[in-house]
Amino acid sequence: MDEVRTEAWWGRRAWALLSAVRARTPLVQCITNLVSMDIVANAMLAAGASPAMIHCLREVPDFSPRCDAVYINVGTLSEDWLPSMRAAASSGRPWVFDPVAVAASGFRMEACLSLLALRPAVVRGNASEILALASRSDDSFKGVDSSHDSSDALQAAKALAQSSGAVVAVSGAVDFITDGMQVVSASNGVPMMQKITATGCAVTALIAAFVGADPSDALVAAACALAIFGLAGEIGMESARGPASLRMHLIDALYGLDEQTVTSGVKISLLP
Ligand SMILES: Nc1ncnc2c1ncn2[C@@H]1O[C@H](COP(=O)(O)OP(=O)(O)OP(=O)(O)O)[C@@H](O)[C@H]1O
Ligand SMILES: Cc1ncsc1CCO
Ligand SMILES: [Mg+2]
Repeated sequence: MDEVRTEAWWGRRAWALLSAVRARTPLVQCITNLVSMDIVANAMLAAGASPAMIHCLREVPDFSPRCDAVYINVGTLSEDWLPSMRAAASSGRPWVFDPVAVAASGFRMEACLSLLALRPAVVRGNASEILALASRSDDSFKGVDSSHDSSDALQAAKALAQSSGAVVAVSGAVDFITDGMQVVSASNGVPMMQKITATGCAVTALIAAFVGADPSDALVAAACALAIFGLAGEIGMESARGPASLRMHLIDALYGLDEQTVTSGVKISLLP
């Protein structure tokens, strides 16, 4: 019998997945941009995962297969790193993709499309990134931050999920997560999170940690990771005075989340 995915069901799933990360300490290879490395590693540690920022091509054949998941982010893409990204994505481990600023250049678009063909479990981007990747068009680029609302990219996300086979997540005031058929919304978070660089990169890494701890359902893992990260932002905001202190308090809140806070705090629902 199909289970009914009530808000309470999502709350229990979110807590179960965070608990699985804490219990299993998934090892996640992170080939991520230079801006994001610190917040990505610290957010993952606070959540209970084990991040490793290893991107040398010569190390990929030994290291990637030992990981529970791989996280690839093209934010500060260079020609040198692309072969490592491709090799790590081909290692047979579940992997999660953040196509930062995909429309910045033709080179970046081609790189992202070639990575997409290597079957990520999840792609997470902001609305402008998902719109550009779905349309394969790099002519509307305005920067690494989104110039669209997440709802603007919902149809593009569904189309991208269907064409790529990945779960696609669009972040924003409301996060949408889709496998091309079902759409789930996660409505946690605070607007100030956009004023901290690489919070998007950090939440994509958290999705990789959740997939690494339990690869059985990438849609559920992505929705729960996004909601939990947003919830940590809400709690962090209670003590923050601006972006710099929110960054610190968000990481502390992620570390301190307990069962009652998660089960009653995550706002996830399956859209009709
Ligand atoms: N207006 C908002 N209200 C609440 N939460 C938000 C809002 N905008 C973004 N967020 C949250 O902030 C996090 C980062 O999402 P965002 O869409 O800003 O990513 P991004 O543009 O890829 O960021 P970056 O490139 O800096 O890593 C997500 O967890 C998202 O849910
Ligand atoms: C600011 C910036 N530039 C390239 S990557 C990055 C971090 C946010 O994605
Ligand atoms: Mg981003």
